[in-house]
Amino acid sequence: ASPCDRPVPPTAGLSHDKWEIDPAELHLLEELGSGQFGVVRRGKWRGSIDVAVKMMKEGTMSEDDFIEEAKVMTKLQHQNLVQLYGVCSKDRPIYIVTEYMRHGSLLNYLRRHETTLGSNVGLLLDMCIQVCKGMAYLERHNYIHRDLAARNCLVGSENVVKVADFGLARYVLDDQYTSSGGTKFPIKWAPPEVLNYTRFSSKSDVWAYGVLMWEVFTCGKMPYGRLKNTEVVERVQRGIILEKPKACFKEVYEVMRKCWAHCPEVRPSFRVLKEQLINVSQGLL
Ligand SMILES: CNC(=O)Nc1cc(-c2cccc(-n3cnc4cc(C(C)(C)C)ccc4c3=O)c2C)cn(C)c1=O
Repeated sequence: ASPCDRPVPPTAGLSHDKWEIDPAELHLLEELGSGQFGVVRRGKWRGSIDVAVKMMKEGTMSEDDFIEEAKVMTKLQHQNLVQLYGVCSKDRPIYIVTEYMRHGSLLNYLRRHETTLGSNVGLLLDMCIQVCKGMAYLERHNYIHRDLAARNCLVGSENVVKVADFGLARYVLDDQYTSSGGTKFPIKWAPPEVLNYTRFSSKSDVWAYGVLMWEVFTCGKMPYGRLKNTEVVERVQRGIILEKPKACFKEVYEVMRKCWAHCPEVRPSFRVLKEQLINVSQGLL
């Protein structure tokens, strides 16, 4: 039979394993810090592309499940998401290779530039809108972050802000992080349905986004100050929410408050949030 009427094998195109990166094409440079999975270093890929390389510490991640998911994650591409370029999974430790962001975490950036940023409400709102665009893209793809916070966003040149490590929480093996009673569980970014039933959704990401907005407009303060996790859980379940930051217009605070509706269905989607924030931004500036 002629090739045109022979069906294309379903594996066509996958044979290149394009999410698999050849470690020989990576040149590792300085250490950037360490996260949930161990050390992260800056690197060069194919001689010229700036990358960040997470070197998976043994026992920190359910690796096979992650490698399967990496194929999906490499397809999530948006200007406000830190791009996953691929993985080196032929040897251990596994490497996770992503786009490099030169100014590091949004949380540290806010704290380091408090004096200049504190008075620039337009820039603070723009940062929030960029995160919202990245999250609206994930929402459209039914992808839940599970640990959205300023510490998990990164800053690049010209105040570009991108959401990082989306979905990775599912592969953490440390139950101090994964169980809501654990010391590392992000209680202060969690809505009632996550605190009570660990029921994650794009609407629980919206709650966390409201807390991220509060972090941005306070230039990186710790939500609920030094309150213990148990005290925060008690307040959140009683419907007590974070106060309006000084630097924050009441129109912006109104948007934050909607993210903290007790009932997930009442919270706006990221698609709606994006429209509302853009309207506020055009109205205020
Ligand atoms: C100066 N520039 C830079 O430092 N740039 C960069 C720093 C990091 C970096 C460095 C050290 C640790 C971490 N880190 C932090 N928190 C994490 C949290 C998780 C979850 C699962 C708990 C959400 C997973 C991985 C990490 C993680 O790798 C990151 C993102 C990553 N990227 C892409 C950069 O461009």
